[in-house]
Amino acid sequence: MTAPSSAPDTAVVGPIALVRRPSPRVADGLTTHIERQAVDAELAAEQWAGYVAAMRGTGWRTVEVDAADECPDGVFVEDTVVVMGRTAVLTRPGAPSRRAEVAGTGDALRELGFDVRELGAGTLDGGDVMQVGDRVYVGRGGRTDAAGVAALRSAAALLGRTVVAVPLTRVLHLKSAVTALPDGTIIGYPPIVDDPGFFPLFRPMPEEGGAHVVDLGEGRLLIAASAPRSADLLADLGFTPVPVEIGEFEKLEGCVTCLSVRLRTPR
Ligand SMILES: NC(=O)NCCC[C@H](N)C(=O)O
Repeated sequence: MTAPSSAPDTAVVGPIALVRRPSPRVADGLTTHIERQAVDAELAAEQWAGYVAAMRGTGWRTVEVDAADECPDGVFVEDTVVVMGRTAVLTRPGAPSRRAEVAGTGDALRELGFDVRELGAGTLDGGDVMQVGDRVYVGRGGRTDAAGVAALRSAAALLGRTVVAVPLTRVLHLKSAVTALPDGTIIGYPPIVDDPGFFPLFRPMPEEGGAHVVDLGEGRLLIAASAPRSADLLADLGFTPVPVEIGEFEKLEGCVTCLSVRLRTPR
């Protein structure tokens, strides 16, 4: 694990986020649901630095997982783990080319004192997992299979959490379609949500990039700069949007959630 970006990391007690810098091969990242477009690796590195700066600017300490230069999609660190309290379940990504990304995440989390476990069966991407209180929604789609859902369900049950499987056919990951506001409202872009009826409170957003926010605390929401109308809508609801430019990652079906893993205070 690379040295933390600020204070010494003796214990995980505050807002800390794992990040992983983009590989020089980021332009070779996977695309599944969208047409491949040229990705500028240098611009991607700049945008990643801007993303990290936005997190740090709102009080988060970022800890870098060791770089995985041989993995084009390594920057999408969210997909390698599901963190529930002090327990970190390492995933088995649905795309075989991404499996080498997982070990480094495990090393970083062990060093931070987490109880690191293996998924044990099936495939699952962290981007398919949306936690809202004790409910853990899991997208059952292209990357996460039934055995992966079942394995996460067993791990979550030990921690008093319930897994709800959600069908996903129109987009890469569940959190490409929907994310949660701090008040538990689920926001999403309707053309890519299979069935909004799965969520107790659903608010449609006007742009695809507006379906994704990262809760930074104190009402602040990290959101892609590609979704200005959604940012306005969130501001109108009393939240504070924090826009970041992530266009090079959007070309690879990435969004704001997938570039970090927030580590919460143990519950
Ligand atoms: N959680 C996420 O939304 N991850 C984005 C992963 C994008 C990457 N190009 C992939 O296809 O795996």
